[in-house]
Amino acid sequence: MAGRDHNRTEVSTGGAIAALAVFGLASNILSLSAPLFILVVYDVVLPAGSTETLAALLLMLAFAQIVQSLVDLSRARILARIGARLRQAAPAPAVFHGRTDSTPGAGLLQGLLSSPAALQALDLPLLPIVLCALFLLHPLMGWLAVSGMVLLAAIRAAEWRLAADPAQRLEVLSAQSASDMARAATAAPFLAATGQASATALRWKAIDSVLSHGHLRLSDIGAMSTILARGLRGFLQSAAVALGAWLAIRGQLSGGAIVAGSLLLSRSLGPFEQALAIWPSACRAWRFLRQSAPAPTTRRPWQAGAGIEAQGLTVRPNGLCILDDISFTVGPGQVMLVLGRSGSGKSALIRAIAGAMPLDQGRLTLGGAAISSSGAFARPSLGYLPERPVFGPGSVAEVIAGWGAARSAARAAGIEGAILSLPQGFDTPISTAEDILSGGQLRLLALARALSGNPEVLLLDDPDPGGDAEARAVLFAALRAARERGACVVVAARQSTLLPLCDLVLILEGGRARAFGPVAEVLRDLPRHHWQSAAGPKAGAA
Ligand SMILES: Nc1ncnc2c1ncn2[C@@H]1O[C@H](COP(=O)(O)OP(=O)(O)OP(=O)(O)O)[C@@H](O)[C@H]1O
Repeated sequence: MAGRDHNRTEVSTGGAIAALAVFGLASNILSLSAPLFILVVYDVVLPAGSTETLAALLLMLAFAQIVQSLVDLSRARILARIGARLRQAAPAPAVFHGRTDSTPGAGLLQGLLSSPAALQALDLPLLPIVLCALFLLHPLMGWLAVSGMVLLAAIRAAEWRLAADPAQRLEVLSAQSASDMARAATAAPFLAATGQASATALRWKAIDSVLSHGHLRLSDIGAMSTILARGLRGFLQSAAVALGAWLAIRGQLSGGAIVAGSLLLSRSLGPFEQALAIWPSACRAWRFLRQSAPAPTTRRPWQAGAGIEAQGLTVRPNGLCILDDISFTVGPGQVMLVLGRSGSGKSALIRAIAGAMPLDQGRLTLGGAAISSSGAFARPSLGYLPERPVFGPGSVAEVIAGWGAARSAARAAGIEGAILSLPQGFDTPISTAEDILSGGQLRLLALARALSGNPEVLLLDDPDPGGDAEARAVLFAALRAARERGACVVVAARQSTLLPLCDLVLILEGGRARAFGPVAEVLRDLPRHHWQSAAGPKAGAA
């Protein structure tokens, strides 16, 4: 079905491009009516002194201009619709490690194709014909147009060179300012209370002042190039008339050809100049079109009997080794507890399995499917409770429902009642829910998201930080249920409270595996003081 829609979009876009080409040809032929009119008035009407011919010619010109306006309007509408269609066909934004792509590119593409400059630049393919006409009038006319184009291109090239660095710095700063504003908006109620409000305002003001200087510099560069180009165009137009007059004095050109030459020159420079103006945006849009690939949406089939297999997992963000050569296997229906002190690498390991942290070395397979080292996201269904709950945009129901229904997951995590008491229940925007729900309730919300759709892999990072008896009972029930339905579960914790529910234990120390195996074996082989110290002072409380 999606494939048929895609084909229909391609066919209709193809038809629209063909219509654009036909209308473009018609518009350019019709645009020759004005120079032709002047040529005939000077060379035929004036010598013959015929007012009837003049009136008939004027009527024909008016008709041609009306038709051309209608044709141009159709071209603008078709072009804008191609832009909208391309934007709709673009994949949803792919978000990887703080970078958001695709929507800005899709918006840029639509904005570009809807601009009057793009419409004028569309005539660029007909430039050789206009140039030929100028060379036919007189070779010097042709060369004047060519040298004008070279000078216009040189002005724009100088602008791009001068603006490249400031524009890049401005882009980085704008993104930083936007992210600061978003962070400040989230933390707004606490900024004054923690004494950060004035520091935040000062920081914003400092960035904004640099932004303002950057914009000023860019606008100076842009204005200089635009005014230079406009001046050059005006001069070239007059130069064409002067050249025509000089040629007419020497008897090499007629009076009408002088004006026709000047008009043809402006027709050749117009599309060229507009094409130069939109060139940087067109390059960015082209890069976007080449890069955008549909995000994987399908759930990978789980190979029966397979679990999680990790061999030599190594993670070195910025060259610093935080996970070193970790290997383990978790079968279906098994729960592995990752135990270690603060900073030993538990969260890093959970993130690496979840695909939220790229592997630098090692092999990881989930349900028989290898996860690529780039942290690629095509994989079996996976429930992940991060150490700090982070939610994407949407309503409570939308952020919970990952692979399955929101309501049953909320019930399994024991948070259904709290959600129903929110102003709009499951339809409450998550930003409102975050202001209302307690820290513990938000963790349960994140647990509900992890449990949604009964995932084949369940990764829980520090699911029991507070030791609240009710929350712990919910967690124990969820773990038992996951185990019974054959899920592979990995739980990271600083304490051994969950040990009685676990089949395997992996003890981490400074990013390395201190011990791994069935719980009973590890506890027997490892001297008690070792796993106690690895798990922190409360280890052994179970
Ligand atoms: N992206 C990163 N870049 C550099 N270092 C990192 C990165 N992520 C984690 N680390 C470092 O790796 C080490 C392990 O971090 P991790 O969050 O996995 O610890 P943890 O065992 O989960 O600790 P805790 O129990 O306190 O949550 C820490 O020293 C941390 O600073």
